[in-house]
Amino acid sequence: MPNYLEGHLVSEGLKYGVVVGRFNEFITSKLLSGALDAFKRHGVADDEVDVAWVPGVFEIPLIAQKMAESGRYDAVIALGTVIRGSTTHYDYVCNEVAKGVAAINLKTGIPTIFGVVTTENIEQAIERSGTKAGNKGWDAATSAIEMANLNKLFK
Ligand SMILES: Nc1c(NC[C@H](O)[C@H](O)[C@H](O)CO)[nH]c(=O)[nH]c1=O
Ligand SMILES: CC(=O)[C@@H](O)COP(=O)(O)O
Repeated sequence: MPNYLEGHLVSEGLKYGVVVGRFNEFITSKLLSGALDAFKRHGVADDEVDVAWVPGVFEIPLIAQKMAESGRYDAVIALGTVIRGSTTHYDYVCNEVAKGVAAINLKTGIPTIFGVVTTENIEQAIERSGTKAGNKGWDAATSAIEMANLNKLFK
């Protein structure tokens, strides 16, 4: 059997930064609640999580990078919601936040989780923020715990 390097889902002494976009707040607030619930249920103390609100997903990469570079966090989560409108704005916003968040991982070595919901309509966003398709904020938080633990194995 190979030696599996694993990031377990028990959080002990780990700290997390969360950046959440205010645009579509009726959805992003539910994503944040899901993430905070997941943290609590996996042993993360309230004072081990810092939350920063930004205007929208376009602003997430800057603050997420600041968090990752600060040395204060073992993982960072980006939460937001982009719902397609009637122009091409959706494509530009989605592309930039996705590229920006991905780049932080490789630039800083701090796991930075992409928890941005990108949907064609409001119903799809509602489904992914605590109804029939789960809560992407919860998923992002559990990914952050796993990656923070796995990342520690390489330090
Ligand atoms: N349309 C959405 C936006 N747009 C706003 C941008 O993210 C940014 O805040 C603005 O362009 C100022 O720089 N943001 C979202 O989070 N979701 C959207 O659907
Ligand atoms: C995804 C968006 O930015 C969206 O809110 C913009 O809507 P529109 O393309 O109708 O201006």
